[in-house]
Amino acid sequence: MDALALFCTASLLAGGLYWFVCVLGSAEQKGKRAVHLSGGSISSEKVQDKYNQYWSFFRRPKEIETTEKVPAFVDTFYNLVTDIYEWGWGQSFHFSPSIPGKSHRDATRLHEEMAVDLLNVKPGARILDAGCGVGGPMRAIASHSGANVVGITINEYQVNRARMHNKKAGLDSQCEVVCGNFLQMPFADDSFDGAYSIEATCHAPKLEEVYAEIYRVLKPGSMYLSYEWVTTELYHADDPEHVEIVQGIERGDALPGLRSYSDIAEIARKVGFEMVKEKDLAKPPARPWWLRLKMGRLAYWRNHILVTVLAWLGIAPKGVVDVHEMLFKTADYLTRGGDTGIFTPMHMILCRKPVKKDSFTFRIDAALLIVDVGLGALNIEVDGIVFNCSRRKFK
Ligand SMILES: C=C(CC[C@@H](C)[C@H]1CC[C@H]2C3=CC[C@H]4[C@H](C)[C@@H](O)CC[C@]4(C)[C@H]3CC[C@]12C)C(C)C
Ligand SMILES: C[S@@+](CC[C@H](N)C(=O)[O-])C[C@H]1O[C@@H](n2cnc3c(N)ncnc32)[C@H](O)[C@@H]1O
Repeated sequence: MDALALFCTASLLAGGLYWFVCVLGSAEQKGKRAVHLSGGSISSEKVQDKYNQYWSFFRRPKEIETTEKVPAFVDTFYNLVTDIYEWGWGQSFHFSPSIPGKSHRDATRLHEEMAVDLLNVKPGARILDAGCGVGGPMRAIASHSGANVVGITINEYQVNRARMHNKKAGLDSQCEVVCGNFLQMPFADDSFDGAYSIEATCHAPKLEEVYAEIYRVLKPGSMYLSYEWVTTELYHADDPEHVEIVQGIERGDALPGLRSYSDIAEIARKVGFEMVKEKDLAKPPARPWWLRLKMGRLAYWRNHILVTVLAWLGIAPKGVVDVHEMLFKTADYLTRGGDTGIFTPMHMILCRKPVKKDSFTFRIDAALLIVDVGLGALNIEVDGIVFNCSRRKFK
């Protein structure tokens, strides 16, 4: 009898443990397991120090506004979170509207495919992924469109992960990954047939700098699409709850400061883009993008226990518990941002680099002459006054 009771208790415990670890909103994503959680390129013993250093940035917010320091701060952040993201979310580090009857994976993929469909590129085209993470979107986009994708990320650990996933997926001939700063890209002018950035340019201290750089590398006539993190028209800077939510999002996501939705198109135009379309993809009838985060809460509790046990056993680096706790709180701020409607991670802009008109300049008698032969017209500008000289003799 005693043996039977012992057996039943043990079976119940084993069943409960199996349910807790494996069934309850399974976090184990293809390619990453809890026992492999690391601090990215940071050695195990330095994870805790780097986490403390990450937080110290927020004690001197002025430094986050300094362009030169932000990439290093973002790089540290991604060393700390990349494994946890892959383990608990997947290979695409972004949100997407939930779609009834479709899995998160399918909804994510559709959101990515829509981006490249809008870019209108042909198979074999060369397109840029600015801020590519471990390449989830890049692989979906390459296989959907037949385009060759070049991704850039500031984080070397992500470069290695992305290359490994590309190879595993048999897409390494179509997908290239470069380690670098999207504010100063190692690419030639006019060298891409299209570009996109998915929830990445929010890390740039000055949006105009990254947009100008993307503009530079695009061929004239080609398109750029971005999904931007912004505050919406419902955000009020004088509402303490709104301020708390936005600050929580910024701190848990390495953002130098969230922008307003109204700044985005203006900045794109300022660097020279023509605006083709602008839309907040989170607006109804789209279903909430934050539903997935909200539904995952119980699994995140389970993850927290797992991470704590693994760190205690010395399998995961000690600092991982703090990083996980930070993400746990961030999930709550993001959910509140969604519930209140003051924040969206998918304010979409689609824009085009205009086709250049050929022009040349020469000087006569110290007056500056610009001869513009675009669209077949012959316009001559002398000291700011434009003469239309088409079909006229001009001396
Ligand atoms: C675009 C960015 C990242 C967006 C999202 C991919 C991530 C934002 C918050 C992350 C997460 C929060 C909670 C974690 C949870 C506690 C853990 O157990 C499993 C992973 C999380 C779900 C994690 C996954 C990725 C996010 C949803 C930013 C940085 C610009
Ligand atoms: C939230 S992740 C999104 C990744 C990818 N777009 C996706 O959806 O899976 C943001 C990405 O932007 C990259 N990033 C941020 N600042 C960068 C910079 N200055 N230069 C290059 N990449 C940067 C990060 O390294 C990270 O890969």
